Amino acid sequence: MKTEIRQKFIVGNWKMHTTSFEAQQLAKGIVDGLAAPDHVTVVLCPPFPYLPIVGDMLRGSRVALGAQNVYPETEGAFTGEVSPNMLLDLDCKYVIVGHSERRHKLGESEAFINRKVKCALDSGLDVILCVGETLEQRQGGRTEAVLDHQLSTGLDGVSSDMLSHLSVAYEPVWAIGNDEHHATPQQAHDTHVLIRRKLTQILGATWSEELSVHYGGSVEPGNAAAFLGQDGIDGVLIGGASLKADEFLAIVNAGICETEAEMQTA
Ligand SMILES: O=C(CO)COP(=O)(O)O
Repeated sequence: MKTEIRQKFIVGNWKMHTTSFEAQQLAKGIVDGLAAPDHVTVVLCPPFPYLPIVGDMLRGSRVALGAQNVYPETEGAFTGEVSPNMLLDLDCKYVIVGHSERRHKLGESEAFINRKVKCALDSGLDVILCVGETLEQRQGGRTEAVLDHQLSTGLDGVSSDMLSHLSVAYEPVWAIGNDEHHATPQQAHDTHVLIRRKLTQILGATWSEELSVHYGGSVEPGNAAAFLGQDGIDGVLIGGASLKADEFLAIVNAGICETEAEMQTA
């Protein structure tokens, strides 16, 4: 049973997609089409080069800007990297940290992800920490151990006064952009229960209840309500379906409906 109604959180992770023109058009389509955004937090995370263009489109709207990555230093000789201060300078409010594509395709370690979490929070960004197991880990019965490890190392040393700027996203690697393997809403729910239990161990019951935990992995208009309707799922991270304004807006609408339904039963 939830102690309070949390706004649903809908995040578009555009990954390495769009041209500058497409980014602008997509952001415009989303801002123009957003119906009643009060009940949801909507965040767009375009590629780094398009943050200023998309930021311009979002100015004055209720859609927030987010980045897909950050380097854990405020400045210095780190060729090719982007600091938290640079993201704040471009009006980013959120940053995704520990996405599975960075863990598995770019070899980011747990320690490096933990540095990013702490540096981004200390700098004033809101962090979305992604965790999730591979298919091999799930089939080997290691889901809980993997998530435990990712959460305890990812959150190591994060002070409690920063926790209101943190959320966690469960993104099973095997369900991301995958036509073959989809997590069912029940599977997502069951794993969110494990995550919430681990968060309680790490942070204590009060903070664990406060923290939003999202789901990501092949969320689309047809299944968004089923994921968002699960107790314990506070939002969704969307890859492929966030690249089409109408599909993304349909998912935002599912978030609005689910939040309203929760308000009525609260
Ligand atoms: O990785 C994701 C969001 O961060 C999910 O991607 P898809 O929605 O394309 O599966």
